Order: sequence, then structure tokens, then C-alpha cells
Amino acid sequence: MVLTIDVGNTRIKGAVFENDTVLEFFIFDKNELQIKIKKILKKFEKVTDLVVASVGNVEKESFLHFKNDVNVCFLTNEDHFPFKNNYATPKTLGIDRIILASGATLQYPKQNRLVIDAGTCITYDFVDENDNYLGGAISPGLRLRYEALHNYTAKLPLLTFEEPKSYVGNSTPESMHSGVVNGFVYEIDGFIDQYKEDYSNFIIILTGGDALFLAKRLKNTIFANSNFLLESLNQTFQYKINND
Ligand SMILES: Nc1ncnc2c1ncn2[C@@H]1O[C@H](COP(=O)(O)OP(=O)(O)OP(=O)(O)O)[C@@H](O)[C@H]1O
Ligand SMILES: CC(C)(CO)[C@@H](O)C(=O)NCCC(=O)O
Ligand SMILES: [K+]
Repeated sequence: MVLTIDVGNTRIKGAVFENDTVLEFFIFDKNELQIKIKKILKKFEKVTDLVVASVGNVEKESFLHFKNDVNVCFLTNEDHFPFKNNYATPKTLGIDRIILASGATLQYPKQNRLVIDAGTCITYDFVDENDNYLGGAISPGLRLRYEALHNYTAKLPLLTFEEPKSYVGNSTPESMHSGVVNGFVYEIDGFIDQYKEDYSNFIIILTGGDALFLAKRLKNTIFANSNFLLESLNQTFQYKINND
């Protein structure tokens, strides 16, 4: 059994896998990290490997704490992945984006793949049918947009997500909800349309904290898989074992 951990910018997510099957998912805060992992390892005694990818600022030591109980594996930019990395700055490419690209390559062989992760940031990652990672885009996620409007203006309140009543916002809150939520959806549909123009055939994988919300609103029909990063971590770890 494998426990995969994704340390995001906002929260930590984990999953226990038996081969390719998920037994349980977890979401927790940074300050609960050690207690939660301890509990998980106690509940799932057959876990042999702890596999971590982190873009957040959690100390490596927090995981090494468990090295007497399980084999601890940190996936980093130095590892070997199933695609050719054509990013001009491979050392600065986020490990979460690398893992998503890796999972897309392993799970959907021989096709163009676009991974959209709607989390703290929205990231777009494209791996072509010849397994070349080409890059993508980074933009602010849904909650970040609300926070940015508030933090960088004098008058705008801090709002939380609400469905806009119309694209024509007729009040301050309605204008903000329209700008944030519609802007978010239009952006993603716009990117997908652009890829469609340039690539005739590709699969889209939608993931991240806002994926389910988004899937219902995009004009492009896409199924969301909120756990794609954790699944990709598991698959990439298996790939590493078989190829190292
Ligand atoms: N309890 C929650 N806490 C924070 N964000 C949440 C929560 N529930 C839903 N969300 C939504 O999820 C988005 C954040 O996504 P996610 O949880 O994937 O981010 P993350 O943990 O920072 O991961 P990453 O860094 O990989 O993006 C926010 O834009 C927010 O709208
Ligand atoms: C873009 C984020 C913050 C998304 O989690 C992360 O992937 C990251 O820190 N990336 C580094 C920059 C890059 O990917 O080019
Ligand atoms: K993200």
C-alpha cells in the first residue's frame, strides 16, 4: 500500500492506494500534518511507502519523522518522468505540474493531453502525443481572485464565491461575482478553444479544488477528476520503481 501526499499552496491532500485502487482520501491543514499522517498509518498498517510532492512550504523533516515506519519518497524536478521536458526553465517548473503531466502521459498514452488544475492557481499543462511536455499557463484561482480584489483596492469587500445572477452585475457584489466567476469560466473556455484550434484531437483532464464547480459551467463538456494529482502521484511512483 502507498500513501500519497500532495502539499498544495493552501491545503494538504492525501490518499491511500492499494495498487491502482483508492482506499481513502484525506484533506487537512498544514498544522495537522504529523497527527493526521500518524493516524492514517495506524489505520492502514499495510502502507509501505509514503510518496510526497510539495509546492508548499512544509519542512521535509515533517515527513522524515516517519522514516522508521515507512519508506519516504519525495518526488522532485530531479526525478525521471515519462515525458520529455521542453520547458525552457525545467528547474523552476512546479512539481505539481510535473506530476500532473506525468499522470496524463501514463494514463492516456499516445494522445495530446491538456491538464487544467483549478486550485489556488489555475495551471494549464500540455503534453503532446509524442510525449513532449510543452508548457501551459499559470493564472490566479477562484479564491485568489476574490482576495486580490479586496487586498489591492481600498473599497472592495472580501467576498466568497456566489453564483452571479447575470454577466451584467448591477451592484458592487454582483459586479465582483460576475468578474470573478464569469471571468474564471471564460478564461478556461477561451484556453480550451485555443487548443482546439491548434490540435484536432486531445483529451482534457480537469482537476483541483474548483474542478467540480467548473465542470458544470464550462461550455466545453469535460468531466472533472478532483483526485487526478493524487492518482498521478501513485502512478508516477510505480513508474519510478519500475524504471530506476
Ligand atoms: N476548504 C477549502 N479551502 C480552500 N479552498 C477551497 C476549499 N473548498 C473549496 N476550495 C476551492 O478550492 C480552490 C483551491 O484549490 P485546492 O484545494 O486544490 O488548492 P491547494 O490545496 O492550494 O492546491 P494547489 O496548490 O495544488 O492548487 C479555491 O479556489 C477554493 O475556491
Ligand atoms: C504555479 C504553482 C504555484 C501551482 O501550484 C506551482 O506549480 C509552482 O510554484 N510553479 C512554479 C513555476 C512554474 O511552474 O513554472
Ligand atoms: K494548482
